[in-house]
Amino acid sequence: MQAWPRPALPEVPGHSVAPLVYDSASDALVAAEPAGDTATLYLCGITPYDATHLGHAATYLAFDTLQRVWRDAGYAVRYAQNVTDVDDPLLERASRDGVDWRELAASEVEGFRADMTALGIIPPDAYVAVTERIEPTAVAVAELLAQGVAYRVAAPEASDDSDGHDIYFDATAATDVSPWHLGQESRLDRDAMLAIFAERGGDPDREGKRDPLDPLLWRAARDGEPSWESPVGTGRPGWHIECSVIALDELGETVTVLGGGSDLLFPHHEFSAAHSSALTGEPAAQLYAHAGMVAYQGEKMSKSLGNLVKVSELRAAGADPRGIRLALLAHHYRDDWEWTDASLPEALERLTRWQAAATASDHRPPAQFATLAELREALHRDLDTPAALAVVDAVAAGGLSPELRSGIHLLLGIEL
Ligand SMILES: Nc1ncnc2c1ncn2[C@@H]1O[C@H](COS(=O)(=O)NC(=O)[C@@H](N)CS)[C@@H](O)[C@H]1O
Ligand SMILES: [Zn+2]
Repeated sequence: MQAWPRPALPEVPGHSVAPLVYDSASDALVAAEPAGDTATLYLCGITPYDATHLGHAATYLAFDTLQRVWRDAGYAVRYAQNVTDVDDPLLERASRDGVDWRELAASEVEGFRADMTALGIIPPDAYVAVTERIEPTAVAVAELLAQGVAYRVAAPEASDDSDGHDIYFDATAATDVSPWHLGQESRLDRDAMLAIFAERGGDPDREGKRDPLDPLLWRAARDGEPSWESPVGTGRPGWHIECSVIALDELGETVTVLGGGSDLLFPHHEFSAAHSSALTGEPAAQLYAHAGMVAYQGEKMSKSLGNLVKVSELRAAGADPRGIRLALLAHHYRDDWEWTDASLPEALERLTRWQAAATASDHRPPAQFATLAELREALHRDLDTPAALAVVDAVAAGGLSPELRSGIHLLLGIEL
């Protein structure tokens, strides 16, 4: 699938080192440092049934900052992102609005590309739709069945052209055959898992499952739902296995960072990691990184709630995308925070100050290498962009040298 245009990444004097990033699995800051000279990043992409909102943008921006630091540290980066272009919420929204689910997905992905381009977000090297990888996903499910870490559950309502069974992952059996165990990535206990499993696409009460927490790997065809012929019967993939397969296909075993918003910690990343580990015998990632949730009007911004502030709306209202970016960078990527009507004006005011400092012709400040080092140090410490913005604020009154401006451009994605 087509990604979007790559923003310019300027040369900057000096360099960063691999950043320390909070790892959900070890509950500690870990150096996001690849074994070789290429850092690999798998980021979960959108389920395209509504427009890109600031929550999505904040999460993709968090990992954009990570990539910018990696590049400034001299690493090559290979980045893969999926599009969940077939899934229950998408099918439900399409039928609610009486549109074809493929067209709905295509148009929302188009909007997402435009928003990511406007915000200067570096595109993935591999941008992969689930519907492009049905076959390899079904082959992975067949492998898990053969390994004895997956099992069939009768699905009476499945359509006649299916084999009448859904396929589930056996989390208990998987613990015995791979470096993964339940809770390894999310560090949640069973009660906490059961409490959120259902609200995030799980089906703890499904008849015939060995464990209520076992996740779906393959859904046998239902009348009226899209389905595909496959080695495991006619149907479609479960949610978590699609990200395991795309990450393995595009990035290989044990990616440097597996990332997404904190609402993916469990069940999605827990079980994506489980499936990858069961398939390879290796950990899915060196580090599992999660961005906090952006709220609006008191609730997490979410397509299902409809309390969205859309990037496209702010852009259509004439907001400078650099201002939107600064408004998001003003919050630490791991914090949960609330978008308010003051968020954008405050950021635009900061942009005006920085722009004035950058173009003030009456003085040409010295190269500000010390400030550039402070900027790098702030991002080294778990991508602390609020501290990074404060470093620039502190010197702006005296003007911003071309060297410092190149650092702001590469590391913060703000061209002045
Ligand atoms: N309010 C929010 N604040 C921050 N990040 C969010 C918010 N809502 C969603 N996200 C993040 O945005 C990304 C896309 O979310 S999504 O469109 O619901 N799609 C999915 O979660 C799946 N397609 C992942 S495979 C995910 O990383 C999700 O955690
Ligand atoms: Zn995912």
